Amino acid sequence: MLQLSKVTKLFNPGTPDEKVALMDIDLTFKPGDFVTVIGSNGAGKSTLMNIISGVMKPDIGEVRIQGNAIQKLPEHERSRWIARVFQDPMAGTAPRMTIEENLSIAYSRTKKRSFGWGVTSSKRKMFREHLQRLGIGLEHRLGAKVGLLSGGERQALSLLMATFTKPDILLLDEHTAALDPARADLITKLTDEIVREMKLTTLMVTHNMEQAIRLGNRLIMMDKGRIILDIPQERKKGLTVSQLLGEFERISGHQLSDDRIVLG
Ligand SMILES: Nc1ncnc2c1ncn2[C@@H]1O[C@H](COP(=O)(O)OP(=O)(O)OP(=O)(O)O)[C@@H](O)[C@H]1O
Repeated sequence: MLQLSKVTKLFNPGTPDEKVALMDIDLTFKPGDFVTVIGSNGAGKSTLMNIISGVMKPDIGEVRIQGNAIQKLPEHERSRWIARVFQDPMAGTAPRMTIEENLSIAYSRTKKRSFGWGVTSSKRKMFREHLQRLGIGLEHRLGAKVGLLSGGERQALSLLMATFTKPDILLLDEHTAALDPARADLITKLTDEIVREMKLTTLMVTHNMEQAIRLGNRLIMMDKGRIILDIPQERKKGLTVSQLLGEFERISGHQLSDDRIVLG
């Protein structure tokens, strides 16, 4: 279980530049929750992901995963619990290394003791099986340098590297936003399949409203560092994009301003 208690984060506190990134956030996620997160520009979505992943500390409050305070764990421990896929396809992989070397590193990161990331034949067989399910032929290119892959292929590999060791928490940070529509659709479909099949507790930040409604079992809407809407599966089912935008305006008192918003 992932739990945020009273999480508050300010940037430049006490100065004219003070920014409230998160204010008093209480959230509990059940195992297997697939939560989509939307919000206006500067609403605090990235800060929320940074704090859950432990790379940023809250000023007040704490994040617990399976009862462990995430801020107190060293990075190698955190990487066993939490996996993240970023918007930039270049961010999650090592371009000069091959597909199998990248997968091997991702695999060894989650092991208690490091046995090195050498590629053995049994690992290679396992990697091939995992790659096969992506359905884009990467299983035939284990020795290819990752820097030569297209953005979509790289993002599919990043998604696989983040998930194949079954993290407790998966953070998807606008992970389809930098891709062309066809590739974005492919990664979205793979994400949905993998998350549901592996029952991964997942938070996915997206600017695509239709996707935010269609995917997952819970939708969170943020504005000015606060959660202003938390919509469960039952209410999400029949929701339309215009109803969601209307709800946002009613509660926040202003229109959703997001320069990257995709309505559907
Ligand atoms: N390192 C920083 N220094 C100062 N202010 C920051 C910093 N990072 C974020 N902020 C501010 O904190 C607030 C929340 O930012 P955050 O990046 O979390 O929002 P976001 O919802 O991810 O926005 P967007 O959708 O525009 O990327 C914003 O007002 C932002 O300007």
